Amino acid sequence: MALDIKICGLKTEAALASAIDGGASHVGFIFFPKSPRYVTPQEAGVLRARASGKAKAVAVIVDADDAFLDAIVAAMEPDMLQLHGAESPERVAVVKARYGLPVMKALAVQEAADLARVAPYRGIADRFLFDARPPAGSELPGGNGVRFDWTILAGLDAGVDYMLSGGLDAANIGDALRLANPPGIDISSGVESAPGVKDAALIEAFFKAVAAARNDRAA
Ligand SMILES: O=C(O)c1ccccc1NCC(=O)[C@H](O)[C@H](O)COP(=O)(O)O
Repeated sequence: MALDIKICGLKTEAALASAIDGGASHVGFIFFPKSPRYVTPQEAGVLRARASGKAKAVAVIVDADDAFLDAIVAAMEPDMLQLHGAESPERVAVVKARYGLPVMKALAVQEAADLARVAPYRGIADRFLFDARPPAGSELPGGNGVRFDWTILAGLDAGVDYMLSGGLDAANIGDALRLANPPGIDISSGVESAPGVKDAALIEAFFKAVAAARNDRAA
């Protein structure tokens, strides 16, 4: 089975090159001003041009209004929108129709009951991103480097397309793939040397760990 791999929170050409060289299927750009990974629509536009034809460019947005979304879509021309706030199913539908782009809805998971939040978005969101619930006091809805109990995803309907996210790194990705067998994975903090600072060696180590885990499973 193919595995999508998204490296999120890219800010520099060097980090983007590491992600693409490693085999990322998706690269993510953060439009949340409080994030150490924040980029302007114009900066993201320059980076996404380098990714064209190599990886899908994902704009990560938190409860943005139409004016900000218009600016992001115009300057960056993303392949996909990741809505990482409290966007309702109705808002997801409006955003999807307004831009004609696929939408990935991020949902926080802490306990099995959280999976009930998937149903209202089915048939509207093209994909889900299951992330850990932010720690108390965090200003960031994502990118916190915190994991959740991946076995919860065993309760998910088999038809739900998603990326597994939250606290992944080279050391734990093997367990994550074995326990959840997700169609896609997403990582940010686990390939950083400091918040917002991507590290080429950590990116390379992550891809190697993914490949090793997949080879073990195929053997
Ligand atoms: O990464 C951020 O700073 C961020 C800020 C606001 C909304 C979403 C954000 N990240 C979204 C992602 O897709 C991250 O890759 C995901 O939350 C996993 O992050 P991590 O646990 O650090 O690997």
